[in-house]
Amino acid sequence: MSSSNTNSSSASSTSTSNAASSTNNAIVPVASTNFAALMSSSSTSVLSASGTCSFNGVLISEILDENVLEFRPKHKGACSLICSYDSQGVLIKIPLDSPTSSNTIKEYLLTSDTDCAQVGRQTFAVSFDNDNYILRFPSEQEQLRFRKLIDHVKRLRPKSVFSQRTEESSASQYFQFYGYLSQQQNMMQDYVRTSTYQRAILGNAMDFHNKIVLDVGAGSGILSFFAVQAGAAKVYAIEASNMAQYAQQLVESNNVQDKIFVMPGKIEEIDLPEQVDVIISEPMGYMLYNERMLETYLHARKWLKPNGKMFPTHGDLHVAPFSDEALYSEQYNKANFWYQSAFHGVDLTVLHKEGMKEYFRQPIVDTFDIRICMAKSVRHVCDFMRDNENDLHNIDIPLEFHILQTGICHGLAFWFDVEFCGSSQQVWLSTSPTAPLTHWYQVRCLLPMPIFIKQGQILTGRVLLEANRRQSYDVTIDLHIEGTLISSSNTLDLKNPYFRYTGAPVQAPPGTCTQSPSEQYWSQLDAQGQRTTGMVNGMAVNGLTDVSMDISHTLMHHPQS
Ligand SMILES: C[S@@+](CC[C@H](N)C(=O)[O-])C[C@H]1O[C@@H](n2cnc3c(N)ncnc32)[C@H](O)[C@@H]1O
Repeated sequence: MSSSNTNSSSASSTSTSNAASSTNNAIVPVASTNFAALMSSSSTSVLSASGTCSFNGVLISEILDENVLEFRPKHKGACSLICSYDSQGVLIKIPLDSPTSSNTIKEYLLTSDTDCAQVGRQTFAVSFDNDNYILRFPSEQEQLRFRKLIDHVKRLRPKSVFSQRTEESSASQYFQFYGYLSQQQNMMQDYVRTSTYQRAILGNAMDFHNKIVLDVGAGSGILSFFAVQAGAAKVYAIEASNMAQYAQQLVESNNVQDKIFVMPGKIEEIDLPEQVDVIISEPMGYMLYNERMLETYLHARKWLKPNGKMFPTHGDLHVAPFSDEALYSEQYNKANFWYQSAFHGVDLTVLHKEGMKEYFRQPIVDTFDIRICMAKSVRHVCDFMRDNENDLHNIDIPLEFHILQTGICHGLAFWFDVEFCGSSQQVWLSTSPTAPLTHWYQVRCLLPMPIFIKQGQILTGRVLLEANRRQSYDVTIDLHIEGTLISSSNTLDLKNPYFRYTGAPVQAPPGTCTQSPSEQYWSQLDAQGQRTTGMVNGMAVNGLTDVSMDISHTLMHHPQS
């Protein structure tokens, strides 16, 4: 995952027609059971299997003057409240008959912060966005049901690890983002990603056959479908965004509602009816850790049976020093905008320092030729079978690089790989610059003060990733040349990367040609038999030949060295 576009093309098939049939009937499909019972062990919730419920015949008034308790009907006649799961609580929709349009819908978000109070036996006072409303239910039972809904929402926050570590505004934006079909499509269309997951799961069918599977952050449910294709008996597909509703539609239209049980909610806040054999998930963000969903993945291990499997099993973050003068100059020159003393007659220079800081705080997301790396990468492993979510709050990566080429080090480059350790085969998904490009690209963190370093010298230091409540990390890089006083450091905001990828082919770093490119070009032409007598520079001369040569093919295949 990651919040950017992908250039990859074809989507994977979600056909489940050959899926093995379920052999375990112990669990009632979620679609026909009470979702609340799964979501919370108490019976006070009223949301149905699909995370919805409704109240009919509700009279809604607004408070005009609280001093004299003056009310006025907000809407003509009784209304229906249609309530559905939302990542922050419950979304209440009120369809209204309007004189101008027939389908006006008012929407209110009920969260654990919403002020509300019971008034009498059939009435509730609720405050949405500073507007106070009186809801009068048609019966005491209905009011009690609404009260249970409120109790449920109020209870969610304090017990959730997720909400404790996440700012509400961040979570709301985050799940809104994943609620878009187009964003799920972006990930599904990352062919390398989706195909690798499918191969890892189908290539290890014995780990899935007749097994209970948990899909953490199921999105469209694509991985759950793969698990069913591999013969899973039952898959719990947990999804916190509104995508859960679409996943449910896909489950029903693909006729696997007896195998895939979509549960809207956060993994940190739901109760599963049983322990599982395998956990599948795609929780990786930029630089592996962005979005902090790996913590959610590790948290889900509380549902894993002893000797159960995690797919993927571990993640490796690679870190390497790089040299890229063009990238450095580009950022530096952008910040120099603020160095103008007469921009439309205004002196901007007081903001130059801050401008510089802002640009250099942004990690750069794009791709590059691995030859810009000045030393072999250091590998930091996150073991999804053993590491705990708390281990990911402060990730300290010690660095030691033996420099292979003299040059200016402009910062550190990052990429990651994950491995699926199945019983039949191991499968790797790589985001290395040497592997086919994925929607994770690679990430580079610049040093505002680059350092000159020689071949044979040792560059030491550390990367410190400090988790923040915006579902991301503050990244501090510290570098020091051993045996000298030379060091350089920077702190970057992983939440706000600069997306630099343009789709242009990756250029080899200047200075990497070891043979004459001109001679290479002509030899290549000779090898293809295209440079014949009578041709100069690929063109016919002196009427010696009238065959005009098309060199576009040759140019297109010109090697990038
Ligand atoms: C990168 S997407 C992967 C979606 C899908 N599994 C796939 O591979 O195409 C991650 C999904 O996890 C969901 N998610 C993130 N944190 C979650 C949490 N704490 N509980 C449940 N779902 C979560 C997001 O809403 C998003 O749809």
